[in-house]
Amino acid sequence: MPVTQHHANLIQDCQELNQFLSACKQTLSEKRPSKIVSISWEAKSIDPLAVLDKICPADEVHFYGEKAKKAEAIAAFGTAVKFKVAGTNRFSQVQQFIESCLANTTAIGALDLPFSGPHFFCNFTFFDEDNHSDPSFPSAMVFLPKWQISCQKNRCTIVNNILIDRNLNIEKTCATIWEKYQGINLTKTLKFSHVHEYKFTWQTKDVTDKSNFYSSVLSALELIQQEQISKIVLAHAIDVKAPRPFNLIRSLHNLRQKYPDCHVFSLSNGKGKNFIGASPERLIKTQNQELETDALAGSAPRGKTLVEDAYFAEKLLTSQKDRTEHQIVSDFIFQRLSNLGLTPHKLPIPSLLKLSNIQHLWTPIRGKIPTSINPLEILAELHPTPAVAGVPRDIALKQIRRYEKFNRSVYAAPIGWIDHQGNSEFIVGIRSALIESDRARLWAGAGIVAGSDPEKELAEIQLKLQALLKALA
Ligand SMILES: C=C(O[C@H]1C=CC=C(C(=O)O)[C@@H]1O)C(=O)O
Repeated sequence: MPVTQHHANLIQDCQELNQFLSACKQTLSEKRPSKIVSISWEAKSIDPLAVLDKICPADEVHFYGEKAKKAEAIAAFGTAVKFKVAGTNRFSQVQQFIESCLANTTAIGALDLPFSGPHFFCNFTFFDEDNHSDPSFPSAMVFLPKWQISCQKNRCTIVNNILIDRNLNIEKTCATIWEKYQGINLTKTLKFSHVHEYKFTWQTKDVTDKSNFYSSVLSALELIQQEQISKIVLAHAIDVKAPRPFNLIRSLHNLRQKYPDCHVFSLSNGKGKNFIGASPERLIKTQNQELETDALAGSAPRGKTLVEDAYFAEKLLTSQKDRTEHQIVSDFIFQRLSNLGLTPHKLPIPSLLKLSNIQHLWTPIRGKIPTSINPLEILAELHPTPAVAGVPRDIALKQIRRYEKFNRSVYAAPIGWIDHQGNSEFIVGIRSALIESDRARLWAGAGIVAGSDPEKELAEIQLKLQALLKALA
């Protein structure tokens, strides 16, 4: 970025904002007809979900991400700039867009706070081609929000990003920004605090018949036996109809309370469609050139008692089938990172990641990122991992298209952000639902390897689907 000014108390009223934006407008030229300005302020303790509820209009694009256990949440809405693209080089095109925006951005204010400065929010579909994606979510989309509100352990930050061009009415813009800024600062906490479970059952319907899932698993097992593939992840989807429109904020609140270890997320396309979920799978976190990623595959339910839970855990840790399923993911990630020039490290055996309703085999993988590598290059290399696709990847993807008669759309695809310093966090959009008014489509999948039993795989998927279904409100 050309200019950055760290100054916690910069821009304290509408007049100061006016002076600053007017000065920025004056620097525009024939060669540079527009520029982006990003202002960060420290804020008192605010719940970003309450801001999403009270301040974000329903017809604006938004991103919400929270990990309750880490006391971290971020809400972003409105678009200062955005970009959509499809095709095999979508990750690098998104990266180029972000770089060109940052070259034209001035960031000022409290830039030493967590989540301060401009952040670009990105989402992708599972497949890279347009014809396989849902028209409501493009193959790749990135936006710099007008507003971003975040909290990390009670340290809260408000960021406002403004696109300044010659036609901008500074007076009007400043009045709108200041009104919103004050509104955000005054946001009260949500009225509800407890998990709200609905007693009646929604009308649910399998998108494709369960027999379709069974026959796909049997066919995949034949491919595995013929050594055409070693693993494939097959998903199942259900459609849900509620007697009234779903309540997005309540559903997100339920998810954060029930699954504090998961990454709760919501993405709105601004046209009435919301993609939400609670995913345990982090694809990448990059901070100061350090990479954290996780191999997550192999699942067992949680026990109702400590003894039962320990029994399931032991069974999972010693199951040959689950260990193979997991090893394939961990080897793939390790190999892909090595190809990129990283020197990743991991422990030789997986540990357990225990969530409220399910436990997984888990291998954290860490590594130093060379300065020449951008997080989007790592994403391009990793997505889709065998935790959601299979090995060999090309054959698995072809078979997934053949077996699954529904569109994966944004299910199992990366969703997250990248900031002005190249730090980033992307999760994998699994255990997720696409909600539109009173209808929702839910997806979940399971890894198939030699030794998989179709009934057990479907039971695992039902467990994952139920977890999400119970949180919808
Ligand atoms: C594909 C999903 O889960 C993946 C992540 C963790 C464990 C998995 C498994 O044990 O099958 C899956 O690979 C999903 O939940 O939709």
